[in-house]
Amino acid sequence: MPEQNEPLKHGAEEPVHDVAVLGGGSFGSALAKVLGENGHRVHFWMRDEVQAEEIRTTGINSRYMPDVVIEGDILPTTDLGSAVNKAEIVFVAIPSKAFRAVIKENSGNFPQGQIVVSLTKGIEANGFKLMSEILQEEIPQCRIGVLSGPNLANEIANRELTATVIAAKDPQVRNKVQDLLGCEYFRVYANVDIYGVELAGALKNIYAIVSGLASALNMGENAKAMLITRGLAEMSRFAVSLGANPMTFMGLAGVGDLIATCTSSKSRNFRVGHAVGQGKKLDDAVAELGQVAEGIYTLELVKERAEELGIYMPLVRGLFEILYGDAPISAVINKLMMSVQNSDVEFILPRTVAE
Ligand SMILES: NC(=O)C1=CN([C@@H]2O[C@H](COP(=O)(O)OP(=O)(O)OC[C@H]3O[C@@H](n4cnc5c(N)ncnc54)[C@H](OP(=O)(O)O)[C@@H]3O)[C@@H](O)[C@H]2O)C=CC1
Ligand SMILES: O=C(CO)COP(=O)(O)O
Repeated sequence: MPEQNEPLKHGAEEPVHDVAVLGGGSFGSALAKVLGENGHRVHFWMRDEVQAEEIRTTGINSRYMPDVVIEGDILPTTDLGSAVNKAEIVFVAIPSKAFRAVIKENSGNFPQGQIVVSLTKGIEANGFKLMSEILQEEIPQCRIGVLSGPNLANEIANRELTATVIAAKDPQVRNKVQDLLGCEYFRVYANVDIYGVELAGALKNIYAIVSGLASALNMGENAKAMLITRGLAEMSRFAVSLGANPMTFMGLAGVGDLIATCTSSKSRNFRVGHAVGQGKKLDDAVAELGQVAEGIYTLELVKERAEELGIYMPLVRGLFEILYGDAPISAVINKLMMSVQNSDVEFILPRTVAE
């Protein structure tokens, strides 16, 4: 593995690109680090001047990534307009609840044709909008992409081998992102199914919470495999009914991210589920986490949407009853286990029995 201070990718012959990363949390920091190490000039926007000054002077983001030095030509700033204005490409890692507000307030600063890539794995409550749709609405002058995959921020920041997916209709957008981000420890695969890649990233957070619960209850490996696989069946059923391509769920953004987050306590969503499984109240579990766990909001929105559309999502319903309805976990598990037995892969054998 490469040593910390060793330059990774960039040779003198490769051009330096000005890029912007919006959001000074775990994932923004991890991506800024990759881009910095790849030799690019990174305009790294965050809203907190104290945090910006700390990164400027020490290279450390002590709140979100205390053990990592963000090296390279990193320019932390609280001036979003100037960060965006100087950049060829912008990566947005703002939690879904604040995503639209930040983009909308600064929409005039994004130049015509600029590439803007969402890293955010969530859904907007009002109208069930995905982040790419928000970008399309607020900055239609830009070319849009979505990055998603099994991408635990800390592992990337520690240069552990990782792959991700860039989804965009425009091949130039896909190529550019592959070129800027790819390096010895980070591979970028491509897809055109923006909606599928984006929905996969948001939906898997729900099943990471379920898996955290299962882990706290010391369930066996069979049970964990059942939950992950039925989670995959459920999320692809939902996404396909909204227009996504089912094959996307076979890829890194689907099954790949599901494996990473459903099997690891490095996932914040998994940790929230684990804490609830140990008897903590949801609010306490979230407060203790101190970082975003998008799945708890996505759960409410997906449950509502699935009911509106008549989509069968028993894991979503069960988790909702536990987190928001105070239902006993054992009763929910029993109901799930005793429900009608049905098709394994419904794209081969359609589900025939009404639940
Ligand atoms: N961490 C990970 O492993 C991965 C995360 N993601 C996704 O990336 C997105 C961001 O997550 P992540 O970085 O981990 O989250 P964190 O909880 O680590 O950090 C959240 C960041 O968002 C900032 N923020 C919150 N509200 C606002 C606002 N109103 N205006 C400006 N900035 C705001 C916070 O700033 P402040 O500190 O000032 O509150 C902080 O910098 C999420 O959707 C997540 O699902 C995707 C892949 C991997
Ligand atoms: O999306 C992630 C990894 O791919 C991060 O998951 P958490 O938000 O649960 O930490």
